[in-house]
Amino acid sequence: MDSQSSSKHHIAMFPWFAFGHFTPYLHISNELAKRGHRISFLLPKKAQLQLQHLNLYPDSITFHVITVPQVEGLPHGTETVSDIDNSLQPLLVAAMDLTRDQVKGLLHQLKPDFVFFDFMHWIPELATDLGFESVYYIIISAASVAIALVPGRKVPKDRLLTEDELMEPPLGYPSTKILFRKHEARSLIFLSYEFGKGITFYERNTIGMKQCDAISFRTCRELEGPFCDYIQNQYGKPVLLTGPVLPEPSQSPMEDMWVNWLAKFEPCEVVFCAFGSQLTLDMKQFQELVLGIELTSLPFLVALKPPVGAATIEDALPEGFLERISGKGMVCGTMVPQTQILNHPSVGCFVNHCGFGSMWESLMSHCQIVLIPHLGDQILNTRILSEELQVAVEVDKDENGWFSKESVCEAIKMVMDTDSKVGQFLRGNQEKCKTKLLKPDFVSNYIDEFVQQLDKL
Ligand SMILES: O=c1ccn([C@@H]2O[C@H](COP(=O)(O)OP(=O)(O)O[C@H]3OC[C@@H](O)[C@H](O)[C@H]3O)[C@@H](O)[C@H]2O)c(=O)[nH]1
Repeated sequence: MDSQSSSKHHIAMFPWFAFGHFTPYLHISNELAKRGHRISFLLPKKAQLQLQHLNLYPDSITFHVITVPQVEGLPHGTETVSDIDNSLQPLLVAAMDLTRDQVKGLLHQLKPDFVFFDFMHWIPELATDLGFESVYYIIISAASVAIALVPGRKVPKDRLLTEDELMEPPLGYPSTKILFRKHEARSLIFLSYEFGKGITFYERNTIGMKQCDAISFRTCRELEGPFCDYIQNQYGKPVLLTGPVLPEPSQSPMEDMWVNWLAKFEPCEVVFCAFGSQLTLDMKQFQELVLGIELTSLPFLVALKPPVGAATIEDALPEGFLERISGKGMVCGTMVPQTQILNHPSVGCFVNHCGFGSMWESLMSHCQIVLIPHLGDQILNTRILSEELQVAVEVDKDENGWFSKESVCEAIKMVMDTDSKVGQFLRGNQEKCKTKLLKPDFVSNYIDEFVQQLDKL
């Protein structure tokens, strides 16, 4: 046991019912279980089956099923975000609010010392009755919270924010580089949208953060120190960092299909493109993306969900694409083993959306990084990598937020051409950054320190 803390805790985890949240909550659960703490993980039934393989400490991490009730408009049997269209998320959150008594009963029985939660802003109220400490555990970057979800950002309830208001960061925001551009500011408009009955997205999150005992981020001071300090001041409570909490490298070998295909190429030659678990591209942008990658003449592996309006990824490919790329390119409409692919010697470039998980995985890899963000937090993560750390290149977009195949090709070539000065510069910076992050014990020291801070709560 490598724990440095004195007491062992019982911690309940109650994340938003989406796989982008379950997975990082399970990663931190594994790290805590490894240090001798006991975890009760609240989740719906189907997700339990799908996540079982990620539970590395089944003796210490117990799953407890929460039944999601029916609410009008939510398709029968909905349990997670993966079961519905994104537009129905407010109904799922309303259904999750109705689990309050169920959750209260379970926590009363379990008697945890801590509950980690995110969107269920009523958890701190239960804490007072049941006697646990509540930790708002956030799975996106601190920069994204600092710009959008602090008391200093005024979000009126009776109207939508104007473009100018959305562009303006809250007073005292600690960066002049990590900002939205004009065409991107609208990605924060959802702050005023109703998210559950009679409550906006902004209210739900800020209430949770105001009322909890501590706020916690899956990030490190080296990358986001000023944003964490800013949030600590805004809320006047401890902000605890767990570090990146990356999953342990998979012990099982990559499937033959990938190994055999990648083996055909020279070192660092293949461009790998994936956009996380949630993003569905518009048809036109999907086609520009694959055509832009093809234009580079480099071998490539693209793993994306079928775009809007297409049943399969093959249906969405431009005319003659599959015939032209035969032997040199591979297109896949389902998830692939991303971390293993990134670590394969033939892969040299990672084109991605800069979701928070992919951001850490690209930073730790040997690949050149090309970014095409879409949602709010992905845009700020991209600016951290491209403007602050200068380890990645961002694909150019026009004033409407559209990218062209030429801009995709140009960005990839900028980092992949062997004599490119930009490519060498970014690679040098990435090496320095990686040396810090991959220092022995960097990640585990963060978690040990996090546990000590929990003790102090
Ligand atoms: O084909 C794939 C794609 C992705 N993955 C894995 O799935 C995870 C994706 O996580 P990301 O955080 O990058 O992206 P997601 O889009 O799924 O996340 C979501 O939550 C985090 C936010 O920052 C993102 O904005 C949001 O979209 C990564 O760990 C990645 O390794 C695969 O294993 N295979």
